[in-house]
Amino acid sequence: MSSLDEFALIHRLTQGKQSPAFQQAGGVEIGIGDDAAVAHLTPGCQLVMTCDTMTEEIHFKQITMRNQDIGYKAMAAAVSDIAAMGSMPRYALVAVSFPKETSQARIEEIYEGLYECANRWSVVIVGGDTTSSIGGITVSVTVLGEVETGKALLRSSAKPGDVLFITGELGRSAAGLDFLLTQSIPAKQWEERLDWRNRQSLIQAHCRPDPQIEAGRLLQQSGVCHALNDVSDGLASEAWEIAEASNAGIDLIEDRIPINGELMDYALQAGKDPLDFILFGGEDYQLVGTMPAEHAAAMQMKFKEAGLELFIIGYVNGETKGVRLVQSSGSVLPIEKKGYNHF
Ligand SMILES: Nc1ncnc2c1ncn2[C@@H]1O[C@H](COP(=O)(O)OP(=O)(O)OP(=O)(O)O)[C@@H](O)[C@H]1O
Ligand SMILES: Cc1ncc(C[n+]2csc(CCOP(=O)(O)O)c2C)c(N)n1
Ligand SMILES: [Mg+2]
Ligand SMILES: [Mg+2]
Ligand SMILES: [Mg+2]
Repeated sequence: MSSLDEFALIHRLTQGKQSPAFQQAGGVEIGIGDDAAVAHLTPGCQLVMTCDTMTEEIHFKQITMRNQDIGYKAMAAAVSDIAAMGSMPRYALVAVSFPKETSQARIEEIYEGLYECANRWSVVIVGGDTTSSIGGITVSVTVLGEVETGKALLRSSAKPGDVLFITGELGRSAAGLDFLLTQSIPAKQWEERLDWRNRQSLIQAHCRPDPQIEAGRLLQQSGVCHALNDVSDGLASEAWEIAEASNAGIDLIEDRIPINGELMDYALQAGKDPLDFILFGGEDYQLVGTMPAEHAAAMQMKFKEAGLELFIIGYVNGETKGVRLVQSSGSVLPIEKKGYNHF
C-alpha cells in the first residue's frame, strides 16, 4: 500500500461509486461518512439480515480468482442468503482487512467487483470497516434486506408430500474450482489460454455466481413455497439442513438431478463423478426448496415465463430422517451430511 492513509483510501474506494440519486432512490438518508448509516424500510416489511466472509487461501487464491471476482462473489454470496429468505436485498456493509503491503490497485479492483454486483441488484453500500491484517485478505459483507411481514421463507417449513426443487444446475462452481486448482495458472494468464475456452463457463460459475433474487421473490410471492435455502456448501448439506430444521426426510431422485453438459464433460476428462461435485461441492448459490406437489407444474410454468429454471429433483417424506438418494436401479442410499466444513 502506498502512503495513502486509511481515510483517504476509504474515500478513494467508495466516493462517487453510487450516485446520490441512486442512493436516495434506494432509501438511504445518511450513507458512507458518518458514524453509522441511516436508511428507510418499506412500511409493512420486516428487516432481513445476513453476513458472509471470504478469506484468502480458504475462499480464493491467486490462481482461482481475479481481484474483481473476489469482490463480486463476496457480495453475491451474502445477497444469496437474502434470496434464500424470499426477500429483497437493500443495503450492504463491507468490512475489508488486508496486509500493509497489499497494492492499492488490488483493493480498488476488489471494490470494483463489490460495486458491480451491488449495482446489479440495486443494493446500496452504506458503510463498512477497513483494517490491516497480518495474514491475507478478508472481505466480509453484511446485507440488509426486507420482506413482507411474516412472509420470509424458512428452512424449517418443509412438509411431507412436498417436492424438492432447485433453481438451476449444481456442481459447476466446484468443477470450475477443481479445474483451476489442478491447472495452477495465475488468474492474470487465463485469458491467454485458448485451450481453456471450453472450461470458461465452469470458471464463470465459480467466480461470478448469480444470486437468485428473482427466483426467491417469485417463490415468496406465489404464497405456496414452503422451505427455502441457498446452496453454499453443496446439495447434500443444504438438503440436510432443510430435513433437520423441518424434522422430515428428503429423498433425492438421481435421475431427476440435472447434470450440466460442461460439468459432465469435465468430470469425464478428470475421471471424477459429476454427482460428487453436485452433492458435496458447493458455492453454486442456487436455491433449493420445497413446495406441495400439486403446485409444482404451475410454478415451473411461471419460472419458464420469467426466463428462469426450476427442476423438481426429489420429495419430502414424513417416515424417514435425513437425506437419501434414490438410484435408477431402485437402490436407496443414505447421503452423508458432508459438504464444505471450515473446521
Ligand atoms: N460468528 C457468528 N456469530 C453469530 N451468528 C453466526 C455466526 N456465524 C454464523 N452465524 C449464524 O449461524 C447461522 C448459520 O450460518 P451459516 O454461515 O452456516 O449459514 P449460510 O450463510 O447460509 O451458509 P454459508 O456460510 O455456507 O453461506 C446463521 O443464522 C448465521 O447468521
Ligand atoms: C482456494 C479455494 N479452496 C477451496 C474452496 C472451496 N470452498 C471454500 S469455502 C466453501 C463453502 C462456502 O463458504 P462458506 O461456508 O464460508 O460460506 C467452499 C466450497 C474455494 N472456494 N477456494
Ligand atoms: Mg454464512
Ligand atoms: Mg445460506
Ligand atoms: Mg451464506
